[in-house]
Amino acid sequence: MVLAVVPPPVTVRVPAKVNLHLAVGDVRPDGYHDLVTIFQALSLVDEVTVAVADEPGVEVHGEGADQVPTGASNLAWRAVQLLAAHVGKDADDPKVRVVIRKAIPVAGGMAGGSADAAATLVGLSSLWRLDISRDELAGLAGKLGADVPFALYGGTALGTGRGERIVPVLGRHQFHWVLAFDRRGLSTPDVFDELDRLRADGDPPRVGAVEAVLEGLSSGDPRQLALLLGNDLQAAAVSLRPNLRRTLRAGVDAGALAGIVSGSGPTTAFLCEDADTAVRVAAELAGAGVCRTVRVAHGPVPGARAIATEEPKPTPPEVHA
Ligand SMILES: C[C@](O)(CO)[C@H](O)COP(=O)(O)OP(=O)(O)OC[C@H]1O[C@@H](n2ccc(N)nc2=O)[C@H](O)[C@@H]1O
Ligand SMILES: Nc1ncnc2c1ncn2[C@@H]1O[C@H](COP(=O)(O)OP(=O)(O)OP(=O)(O)O)[C@@H](O)[C@H]1O
Repeated sequence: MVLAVVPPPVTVRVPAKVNLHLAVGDVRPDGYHDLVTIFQALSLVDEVTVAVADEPGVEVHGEGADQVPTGASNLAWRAVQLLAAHVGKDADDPKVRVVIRKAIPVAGGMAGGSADAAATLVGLSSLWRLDISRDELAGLAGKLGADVPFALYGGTALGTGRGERIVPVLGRHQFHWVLAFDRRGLSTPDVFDELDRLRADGDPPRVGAVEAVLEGLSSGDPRQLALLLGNDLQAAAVSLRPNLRRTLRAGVDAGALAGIVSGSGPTTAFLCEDADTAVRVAAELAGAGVCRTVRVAHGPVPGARAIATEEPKPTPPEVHA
């Protein structure tokens, strides 16, 4: 007689990101743009639970869940299939259920789908007891999307290439943010296309040198860092969503040190002097009627990591002759 033990579900918490600096190069033959970016992982997290199941699939709950596909195009499901194929499991029938609880806005420029994919890779590595390093997972993550590797590492990091080549930036300082979610999402490729169009027609602003931002970070002084935040995609996001100009102004009027569009937008992120100021800015921004929802967050926080496991539940014994 053999007792078949079903491994317990694994829940992984994974952060959103903001780009403190995002320099976008020219479009490449593969349609991507070379980037130099500094990511920071924020305390706005999705939770992803992976479990062995006879009925495989994806379930999505929470913030914007109705806009997230639950079929094969869900980035978390693509992560299941990619990892299954990589370790020699049946990618078409991986016998896994993925439950996503979203807090990161969908199509918000905060890498929510990428975060879920990274969390799925980490969760499955544990569920399937794989002997796989974070660097090997990062190689797989980069195939799923430019933002996926960073969500594995978290913290603050320099990203180059398509954004998928990650080098950690060390630092002890916490920064305090207010995030304003817009009423609808923006498509990332549309925002990159809009930047190409603006550049073909004129000369939209470009961010300065990344070294200055690294120095601002290491100073730990939010007032210094605030002067250095920059995002080449901001002009494109504002061009597609002109109301963001008003949101950016409202955050600074409410007492933030600076505001930027997060990644490809339309979420705007406001750096504040300290935690108390962030709460005050959030309250005032929420009352200004310039966005759908406001959140307070701090960063950096760690990347995707398992938070809970239950005791294994033995299934009814299988009897072998
Ligand atoms: C805007 C950022 O969030 C900044 O961190 C990322 O560059 C976007 O990362 P992502 O959503 O993971 O991007 P992917 O899913 O890999 O790519 C979606 C689309 O965005 C555009 N894209 C993305 C990354 C990049 N370096 N250049 C691009 O032009 C391409 O049109 C691509 O087809
Ligand atoms: N798990 C997922 N969570 C959210 N969106 C997903 C997911 N899987 C697929 N998608 C699709 O991807 C699109 C982009 O979603 P996502 O939330 O990742 O955007 P984003 O935060 O702007 O991405 P990024 O900042 O990486 O450019 C959504 O419109 C949705 O259709």
